[in-house]
Amino acid sequence: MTSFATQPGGATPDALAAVTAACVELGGRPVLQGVDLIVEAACLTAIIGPSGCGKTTLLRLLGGLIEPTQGRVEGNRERTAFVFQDHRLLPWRTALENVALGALSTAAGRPERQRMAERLLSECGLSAEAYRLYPAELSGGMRARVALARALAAAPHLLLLDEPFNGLDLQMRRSLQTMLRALVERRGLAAVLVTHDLLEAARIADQVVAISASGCVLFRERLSHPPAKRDSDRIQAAARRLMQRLEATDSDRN
Ligand SMILES: Nc1ncnc2c1ncn2[C@@H]1O[C@H](COP(=O)(O)OP(=O)(O)OP(=O)(O)O)[C@@H](O)[C@H]1O
Repeated sequence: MTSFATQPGGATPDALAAVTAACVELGGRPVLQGVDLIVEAACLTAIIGPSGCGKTTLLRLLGGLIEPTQGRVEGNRERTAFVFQDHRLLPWRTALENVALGALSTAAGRPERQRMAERLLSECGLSAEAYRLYPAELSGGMRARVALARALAAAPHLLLLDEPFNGLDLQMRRSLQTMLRALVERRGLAAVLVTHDLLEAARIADQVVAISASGCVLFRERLSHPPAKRDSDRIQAAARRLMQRLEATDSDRN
């Protein structure tokens, strides 16, 4: 792992990527302003903040899709995979084929990619009968599982997720949240999850970073207790605290 000694707070032995004092302008308008963020292996970071504040922009910056106008982004971003809100599966390919395509960047041959895709779909909780269905034949929850499996097929170190569980019912969201958390721990992934759902952040994140409407870091909070030890009272208390901190900072600005 890389150490980024120049980060605020000093060196972080498990840092996988670091954003330092990053500014991004899009269409001639400032979107992110002086953002610092460290992401670590086996750690899930939730990014919260109002619509349009730059959460997706921050993911794209971390994933190397855009470069900062000022500041730096460090770390090995070659082994990065994205999961998008709309999942972006190829509609003319089956679930299995979509996942096998995700492994194209690896050295695996075709039969091995196929076996890998089956293993990953199983790990992501898709039942074997659904492997040969097309995206239009899958439920939203099943599509989210396929999208996660496809992202894992690239054997990423850094997993960037942009509201991947939006629009799913509560039970399905919980099931997918639990699965994502288990993947982070089992595979030692550094995961960054953009979410509007404070309960989701309070349930599965290790750290929460809040972005303000003007694209600055409002606050960052390390959540106490490992997610497995967070019962519903702790989760609700943490979500309430996050909401209060967001509201307090909002009213400071008014
Ligand atoms: N390619 C672009 N060109 C110009 N402006 C852009 C571009 N992409 C995004 N923006 C603007 O940058 C701002 C931040 O967008 P971004 O998608 O990062 O916000 P977000 O916090 O993820 O929003 P949401 O929560 O609604 O998904 C928005 O005002 C958006 O309109």
